[in-house]
Amino acid sequence: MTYLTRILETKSGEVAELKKQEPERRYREMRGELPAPRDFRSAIASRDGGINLIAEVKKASPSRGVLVEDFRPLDIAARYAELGASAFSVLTDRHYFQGSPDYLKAITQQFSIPVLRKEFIIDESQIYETRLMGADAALLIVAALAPSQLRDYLQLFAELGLHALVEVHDRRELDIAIEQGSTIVGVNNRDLRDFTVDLMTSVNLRRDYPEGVLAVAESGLKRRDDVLLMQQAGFDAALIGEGLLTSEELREFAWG
Ligand SMILES: O=C(O)c1ccccc1NCC(=O)[C@H](O)[C@H](O)COP(=O)(O)O
Repeated sequence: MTYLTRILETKSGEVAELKKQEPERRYREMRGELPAPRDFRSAIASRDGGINLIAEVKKASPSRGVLVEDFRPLDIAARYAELGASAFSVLTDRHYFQGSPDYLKAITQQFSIPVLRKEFIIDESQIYETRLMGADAALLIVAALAPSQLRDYLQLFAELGLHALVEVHDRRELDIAIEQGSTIVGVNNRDLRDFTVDLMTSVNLRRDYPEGVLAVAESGLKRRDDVLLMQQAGFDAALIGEGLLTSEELREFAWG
């Protein structure tokens, strides 16, 4: 069983609980009162060949364990805003990443920078929940969804005014993402079977992106040269968690 399969099994149980709270009905009752989502796509699109930062607020991960003992998400987000982050990514999964929807809500309320919900979405109810939470965008993982499900979810995202970062690991998944209508595609450099990281996964797949699809390099970027490699390969944005906590070089990078 891959780690992703394990995570998705846990999510099935969480979704059963979530459905009891009827997020779709709550969304329909509250939609007039919800603030308009901020434009995640425009925020991360490269201008003049620069590369934008999607800064991930991450307490722990399956591959690295606890990254920050004294975790203060608003302080971390403030530091990332100072660095010039174009968007935040906030983990809301409690079980594997020690994240929380409360962290996301607090960050959306405090900052004007668009926020991506980093979650393992396998059901429509989570998309309504994402909108109710105040996120501007969320992750969809091709390996976690049937192609028709991906298409339906992208349509629901658009109806709710949300953007989707669609994550792929190889050429087959990139083709599915494009065929189903994705307009922002991220390549995860981390192999979710054994957690090894290979930055060439992003570099090699970038050549196969069609015109007009935004490209995000995800995971394992730890050094200035890693980011420059992604910039030279033509990525619009780099999504970075651990590296921002550990690398001075990345904190001094001229983003955007
Ligand atoms: O980070 C992990 O260990 C992990 C394990 C299993 C599934 C997903 C995982 N990470 C989710 C992410 O997308 C990363 O947090 C994100 O790309 C940032 O990665 P990094 O810069 O290496 O912290």
